[in-house]
Amino acid sequence: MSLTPVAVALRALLDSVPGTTGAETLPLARCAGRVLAADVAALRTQPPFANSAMDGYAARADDLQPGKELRVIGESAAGRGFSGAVAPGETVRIFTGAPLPEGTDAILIQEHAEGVDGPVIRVTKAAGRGQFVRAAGLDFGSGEILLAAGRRLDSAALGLAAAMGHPELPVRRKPVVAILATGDELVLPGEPVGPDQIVASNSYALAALVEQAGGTALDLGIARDNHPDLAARIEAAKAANADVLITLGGASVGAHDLVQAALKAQGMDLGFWKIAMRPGKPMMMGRLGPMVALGLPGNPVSSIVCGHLFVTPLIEALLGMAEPERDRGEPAVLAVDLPANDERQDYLRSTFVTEAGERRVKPFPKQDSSMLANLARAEALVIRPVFAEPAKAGDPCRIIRLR
Ligand SMILES: Nc1nc2c(c(=O)[nH]1)N[C@H]1C(S)=C(S)[C@@H](COP(=O)(O)OP(=O)(O)OC[C@H]3O[C@@H](n4cnc5c(N)ncnc54)[C@H](O)[C@@H]3O)O[C@H]1N2
Ligand code: MOO
Repeated sequence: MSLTPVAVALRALLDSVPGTTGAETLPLARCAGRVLAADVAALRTQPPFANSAMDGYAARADDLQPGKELRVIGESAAGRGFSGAVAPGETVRIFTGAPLPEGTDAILIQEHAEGVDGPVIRVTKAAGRGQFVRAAGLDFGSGEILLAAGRRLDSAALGLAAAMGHPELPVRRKPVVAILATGDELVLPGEPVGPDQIVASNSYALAALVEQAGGTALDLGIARDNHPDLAARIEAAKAANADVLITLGGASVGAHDLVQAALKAQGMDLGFWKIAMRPGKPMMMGRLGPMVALGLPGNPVSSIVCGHLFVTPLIEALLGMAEPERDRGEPAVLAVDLPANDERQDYLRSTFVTEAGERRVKPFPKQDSSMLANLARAEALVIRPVFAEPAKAGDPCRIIRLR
């Protein structure tokens, strides 16, 4: 079977998504990191009234000329404005956020007044019309759609939603991603490690990626390399109504690589298997009833790189986020020479260095897909396209930032 190009595989994966998850309404305090399920319009105008951006004096701009003396006739504070009107030659002591009194159109900051807090002040520097005045509606107007469906609710979006007057928001249900490790050799961290055994790490790594992308990880434990155990745990994913089932390991061609057969026995339609990428070649995708099934390779780095390239966009698509299929790469400059590439697109674990006066990206010399320590040290993955020509230090390249 020929290798599927990464972009083709990603497109096929996203095309297999049955739709977004449903919507639920949550109080603002529980919305951080969630994704909006509908456009959100302002319920009010902000600011609702013209107000002062500074502590000082509100007056008519015509009066705010150096040497001019103004009579202080009252005070306007935030939450407690001045009720009267201000005539020529008069001023009102004002504080940041306080409503602009009727008749005034400029603020003199108190640093430009003599006699502060006295009955009369003297202007020391001119202030023009509108100076330090925040007009009503400066930020936004009632009815304006300021947050679009598909927007991840970060701090700015949540602060804005609150300012818009929304106590709660419609958000997408978090996709449930069942994660099933496979392998006779695996033991859990902290358990005694017998001869020929290794500690299972991939489930934790993938669960973290799932949660970061906005899903809920459901750990289905470790299936041993036999059909009954695999079948029972795949049934558990179905019973949990998972949106996605990720299997880890057993994806390749060895005698103990049973995952694909086990999934097919449960009714999976195979989408693709074997991607033109390194690491991650044996990755598999299919549909198992309403579930998207993703079979990731067992090598720890392979599973995590596949997670960045496929699991994160898949979750984003289920959340209705815009452009989950976007190229995750960004431009960078190579710090070292690289040889020509073969038929698999490489994702090289790399760090940033400063060379020739610029920030450059430097792949580690060893890239074996079992080496998790250098993935944790890596700051970026350098993308080497299939059949790329040899590259020189200083050449442009594309990278995916890891942190
Ligand atoms: N003849 C061939 N052999 C292999 C090929 C191939 O094309 N022809 N592909 C290689 C590539 S590339 C990869 S990647 C691996 C992936 O194999 P599997 O997905 O079948 O993974 P396993 O054999 O189950 O495990 C590989 C390796 O990873 C360790 N592992 C597995 N699960 C975990 C886990 N949850 N936590 C930590 N480590 C795990 C496992 O012990 C093995 O050492 O196949 C190549 N072979
Ligand atoms: O794809 Mo494997 O991930 O090259 O080791």
